[in-house]
Amino acid sequence: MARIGVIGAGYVGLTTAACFAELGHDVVCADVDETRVRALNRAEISALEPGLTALVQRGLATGRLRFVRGNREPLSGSEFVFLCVPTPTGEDGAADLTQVRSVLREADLLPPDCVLVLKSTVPPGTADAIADSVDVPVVSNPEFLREGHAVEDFLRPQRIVVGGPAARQVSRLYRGTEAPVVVTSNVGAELVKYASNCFLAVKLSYVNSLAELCEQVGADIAEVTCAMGLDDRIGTAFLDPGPGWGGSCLPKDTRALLAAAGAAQVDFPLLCAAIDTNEHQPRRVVAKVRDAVGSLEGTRIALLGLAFKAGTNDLRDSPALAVAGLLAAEGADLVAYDPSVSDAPGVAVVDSVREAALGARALVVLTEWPEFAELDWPALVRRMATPVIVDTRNLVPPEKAVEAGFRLVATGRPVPPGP
Ligand SMILES: NC(=O)C1=CN([C@@H]2O[C@H](COP(=O)(O)OP(=O)(O)OC[C@H]3O[C@@H](n4cnc5c(N)ncnc54)[C@H](O)[C@@H]3O)[C@@H](O)[C@H]2O)C=CC1
Ligand SMILES: O=C(O)[C@H]1O[C@H](OP(=O)(O)OP(=O)(O)OC[C@H]2O[C@@H](n3ccc(=O)[nH]c3=O)[C@H](O)[C@@H]2O)[C@H](O)[C@@H](O)[C@@H]1O
Repeated sequence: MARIGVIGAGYVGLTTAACFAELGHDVVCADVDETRVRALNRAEISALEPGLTALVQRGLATGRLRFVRGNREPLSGSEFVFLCVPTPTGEDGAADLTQVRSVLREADLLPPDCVLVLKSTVPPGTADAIADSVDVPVVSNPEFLREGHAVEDFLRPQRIVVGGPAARQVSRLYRGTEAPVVVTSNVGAELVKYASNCFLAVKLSYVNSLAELCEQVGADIAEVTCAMGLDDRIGTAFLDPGPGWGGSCLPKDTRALLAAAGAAQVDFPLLCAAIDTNEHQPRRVVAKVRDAVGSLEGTRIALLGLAFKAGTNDLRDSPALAVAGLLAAEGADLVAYDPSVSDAPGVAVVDSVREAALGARALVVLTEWPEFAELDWPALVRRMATPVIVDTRNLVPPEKAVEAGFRLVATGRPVPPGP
């Protein structure tokens, strides 16, 4: 078993630390945010991640997991130091490495015999460039976990990708996860991460454009994607249309790869198109709401879902907030309900769909929470000013909603005639 230091206790760092402790390693996790560290030492976790609290509780109880503020002293005994700090979008879309650099500036931070592992998503070439400036081996080991499935994805990943000179040593830390290990160069590992996220983004933009086409030609996107997905080469995953792809990574990673390609004098129009298509989606949703209710000025609209996807309380780059912003700009009076969110910028958040529906001229389904598929449709019709649903996720069962008296505007299905 190894002594592991983790820098950054966010989605990735906290999951990495708790899961490595679960695999039997001795882990110390450091963060600059004192409040967060105090909460973590009480096993209080703000992210909605199934299984994570239990792992943190077990790690703290066994003494295999500790949270500390600051990076220096506590990491001194670590054989492996995992860097899990944010790499947000910077100027011109490129990844902003300020927080990575700020950690590395503490030059005496790294124990002399450790291996430095980059888990943050960083542009191709970053690990090798860092290796030129530190005295320890540098390994790229990108993370592929999905929010809402972080523990499951870390402990049962579909692949572990490790690059660089100490790749084998790092891959041995994952013993117990039984995932295939792919050893690459550092630059290769860095590219696998961006290539994977960007491929998913391209697939989703493709589906969202296809949905728009279905609406115009009278086809049903579900029939089309269902049949497409039966082809193994295409697969069934990531074929659900929506209000655009969001979250803390797909939007920033598409921009970062585009910037990295540009810096390498490589044209990547496909990625540009995927991003443009995505930026168009919230406007498309707003146009549908406007068409369904007439003017938005002073009109009460109820948003169902604020998180960027179901299963998380994360609002970072949420398409729902983009839609809310555009509706608000046209004067709509917004109210929202999300089972995992109690507060959001520019929107009054209430505690139930019933409350949100009261006096609203439309319900707009933005996040695919399963409960939105099983509402009391007749009761909602009675509470609303006009019975309209704009369903960006195709969750609402059409027969039940229409039978209750709703006009349902779904996604990728022929738009029903106006009132
Ligand atoms: N969120 C996700 O699902 C995934 C994120 N990633 C990548 O992992 C990296 C981290 O992302 P998240 O965990 O989402 O970020 P986050 O924002 O949830 O957490 C980052 C943590 O790092 C801490 N931090 C910042 N500077 C620090 C420093 N100098 N020393 C110690 N702690 C510091 C912050 O206080 C915060 O707690 C990013 O590069 C991201 O692209 C990769 C795969 C999945
Ligand atoms: O680098 C990262 O941070 C992570 O980014 C994504 O994970 P995540 O951000 O949790 O979200 P996804 O589940 O990929 O969903 C992204 C967006 O696509 C949307 N989506 C997804 C699937 C689909 O069929 N339709 C659809 O609209 C979601 O609603 C969401 O807005 C990747 O799936 C992870 O593998 C990766 O590790």
